[in-house]
Amino acid sequence: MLVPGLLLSVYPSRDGGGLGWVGGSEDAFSEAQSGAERGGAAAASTPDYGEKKLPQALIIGVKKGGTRALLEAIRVHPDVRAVGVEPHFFDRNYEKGLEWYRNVMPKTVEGQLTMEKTPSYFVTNEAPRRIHSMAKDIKLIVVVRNPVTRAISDYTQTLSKKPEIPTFEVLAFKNRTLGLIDASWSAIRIGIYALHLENWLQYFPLSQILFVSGERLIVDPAGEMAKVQDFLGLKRVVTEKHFYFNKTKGFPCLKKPEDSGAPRCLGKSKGRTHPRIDPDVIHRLRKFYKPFNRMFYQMTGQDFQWEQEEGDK
Ligand SMILES: Nc1ncnc2c1ncn2[C@@H]1O[C@H](COP(=O)(O)OS(=O)(=O)O)[C@@H](OP(=O)(O)O)[C@H]1O
Repeated sequence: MLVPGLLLSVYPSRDGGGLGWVGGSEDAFSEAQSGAERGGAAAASTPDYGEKKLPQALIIGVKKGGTRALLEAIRVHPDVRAVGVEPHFFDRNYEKGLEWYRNVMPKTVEGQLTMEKTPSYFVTNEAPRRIHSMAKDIKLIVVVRNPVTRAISDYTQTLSKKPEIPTFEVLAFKNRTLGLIDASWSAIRIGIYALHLENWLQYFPLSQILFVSGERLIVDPAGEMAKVQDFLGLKRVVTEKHFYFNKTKGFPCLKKPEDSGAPRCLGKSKGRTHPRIDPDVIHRLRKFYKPFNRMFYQMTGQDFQWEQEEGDK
């Protein structure tokens, strides 16, 4: 098997942990507590009985991969209870201790799984070791997406908050004339999935990690959810009847046939219009990612077919 040895030292990050000024995802704990996007109302509907437990499954990444869509869909399952906001325990809040973490979790009853999602875990060096020391048998889910589109999505998020930042084309290169991509820019570095996965495989066998296609999660949400439920050892309760394609939103949205409640689409920060990026830059980025994508396909035994995509949106 082709393993990207020493990739971490070859591609150091400009900002230490893959986040830096580009910012984390938008569902962070502190933001959500102060009233930003809460990502669903499941917390409010969590019954006030049962026990708070440490999670048995985590959505660990990737940022802008479709992690919120996946979490909201799996939360429809009656045997899953998940915290709506991102606890960021294994990166930013680790010193607060496991009791703090447990307390963040919703109460569960016998037979229910506790889950959370924090997409930055996938690119946090310490996360695999820390998670392993909490629970060796934990199940890990990674939603991956074409790294070129992911980078543009990441940039679009930053641009929406800081309109004054340089263009994507400027940030993507160390030296554009020489065609040198800036792999230390977190928007680009996060997409070198093989690099980050190598770190996880030091602690967890591949069988404990499920890779969900971010692209398929949009075109066939029920199909991807079937894989997720099988992986988690759950009955296939979340199916076609829980999704409908909302033409205005341009994405699948959730409906709960068992409820009379209104269908639910994700908020405005999910599914933003991306700025137009110079096709030459996209071409160079595709070339840059190609060997890493290949490594990733070999490591996971899955071909995500990112090279065959015509467009990047
Ligand atoms: N059902 C549905 N509704 C809306 N958006 C959807 C959906 N499924 C996947 N996606 C894609 O999810 C992208 C955001 O990914 P994340 O939720 O992982 O972002 S974050 O890291 O938590 O900020 C988001 O990226 P952008 O389109 O670039 O905004 C979407 O493409």
